[in-house]
Amino acid sequence: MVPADMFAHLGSTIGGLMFVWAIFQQYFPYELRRHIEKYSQRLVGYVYPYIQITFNEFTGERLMRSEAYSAIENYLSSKSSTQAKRLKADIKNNQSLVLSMDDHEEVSDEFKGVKVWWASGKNISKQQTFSYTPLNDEKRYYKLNFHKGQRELIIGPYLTHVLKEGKAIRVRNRQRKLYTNNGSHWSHVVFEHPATFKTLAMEPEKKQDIIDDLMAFSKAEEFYASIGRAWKRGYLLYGPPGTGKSTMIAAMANLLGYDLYDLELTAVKDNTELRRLLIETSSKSIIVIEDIDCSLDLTGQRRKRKEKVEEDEEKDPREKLAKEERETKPSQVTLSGLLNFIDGLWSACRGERLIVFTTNYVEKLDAALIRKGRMDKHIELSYCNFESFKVLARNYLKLEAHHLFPKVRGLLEQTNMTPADVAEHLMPKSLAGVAENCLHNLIQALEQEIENGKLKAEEEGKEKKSAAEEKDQDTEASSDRK
Ligand SMILES: Nc1ncnc2c1ncn2[C@@H]1O[C@H](COP(=O)(O)OP(=O)(O)OP(=O)(O)O)[C@@H](O)[C@H]1O
Ligand SMILES: [Mg+2]
Repeated sequence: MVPADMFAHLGSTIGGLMFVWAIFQQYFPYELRRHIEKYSQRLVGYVYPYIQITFNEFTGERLMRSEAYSAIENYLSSKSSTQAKRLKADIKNNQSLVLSMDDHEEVSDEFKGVKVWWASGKNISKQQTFSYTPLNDEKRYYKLNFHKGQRELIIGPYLTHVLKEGKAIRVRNRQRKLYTNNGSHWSHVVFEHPATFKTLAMEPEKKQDIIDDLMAFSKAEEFYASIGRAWKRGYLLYGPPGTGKSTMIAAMANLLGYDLYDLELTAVKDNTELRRLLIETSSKSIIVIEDIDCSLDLTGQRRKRKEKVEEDEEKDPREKLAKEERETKPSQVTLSGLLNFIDGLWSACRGERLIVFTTNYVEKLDAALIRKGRMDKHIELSYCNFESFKVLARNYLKLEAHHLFPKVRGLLEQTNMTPADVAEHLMPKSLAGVAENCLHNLIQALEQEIENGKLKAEEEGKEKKSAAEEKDQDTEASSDRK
């Protein structure tokens, strides 16, 4: 049969079946139809070895969107894009194109060697009410088919796997937020920092160790529950300004798909307010307290300022009003308040959370704050070495190797330059001869740094020498006087 004839034949068969179905629907009373459907389904059930489970999009009396349906939709999205012939496309969170299978499509899946089939479909409500949103009458569903011999495996482990994976995909695709506290309230913007561990300049082994630690943490819900510990982990990032502490926090959030809470302690009135803020944070989040050494000095500074105001007040009574105003303003968050919270209430909040502290001066921090259990992992971010430079050269100049690299290596070993400064010099300033020029700029800057270092050392040496000479003269003079 030639194709045209074949289609004509197929068309007439489908047309015939539809005609029979229409007659059936029109002339058989509803009750009779229902009975015929019911018994035919039973009959099929005896001989048909497959089980079917339906997941409706809307459930309950108030027709809420079913969580299982959305999880399945996410789970099937990657399979749909490779298997289904008709797909639906949507842009979610203003960023990525999400594909899902169109109605009445089918895709297969495999779990522990067992094959299952998912089909999508929709029921159209019979009530023909007038509405501006006709799609509301459509009720979508997914149907899962599998062999009845695999009932236990599919209903148990497979469906658990589908729901868990589907939820994880949703978390990965969701639009993440950056929260900042304005006094006792969080406000947020969309978090879209481009930093990743790939672009972070750091020794590769150290970087891998941190990535492994984070991934292990994010998957360790059962482990934490089994040892009776809250699913929390504390990180302390320390190092000079411009070494990538904030960049690393953004990379952490991007790696795990967590929200970020940037907690400004100096804007928090007291421990009660701190507690409230921390309780309000959501699961799957990183709580960041930057420059913890400065934030916690606050109480001390405040006291000093108050004492000063009291002195001034004796001189000028008009200061009284200003003093009262100031007293009510500053933060009274204490180290012990923060510690209590990390150990206590916050640990009782469900879900995984990371808390990250940063400081430029690790030696200034109270030992109680940084002990293991509170700050589980201490990470030093330091001056740029050759390994870090190579990452920056790859990021900024798309260079893997260059004849100037050995020179840069030698210079980096002689001086301390932060990755932020190195990156600044690698920033292309024009399009011509980009890489070579940038490397020359960097080499020049490094040589200048080394020169400055030498001059400084010489000056310090001279100062020390003259101080020592003065001291000698003083001792000679005093011994003369004796
Ligand atoms: N290790 C690094 N890898 C990649 N880029 C870096 C690194 N360190 C610094 N940079 C670049 O320098 C800029 C400043 O870095 P960042 O803000 O992370 O430093 P910081 O350690 O948080 O400094 P501070 O202590 O002043 O807060 C970043 O925007 C980034 O582009
Ligand atoms: Mg920073």
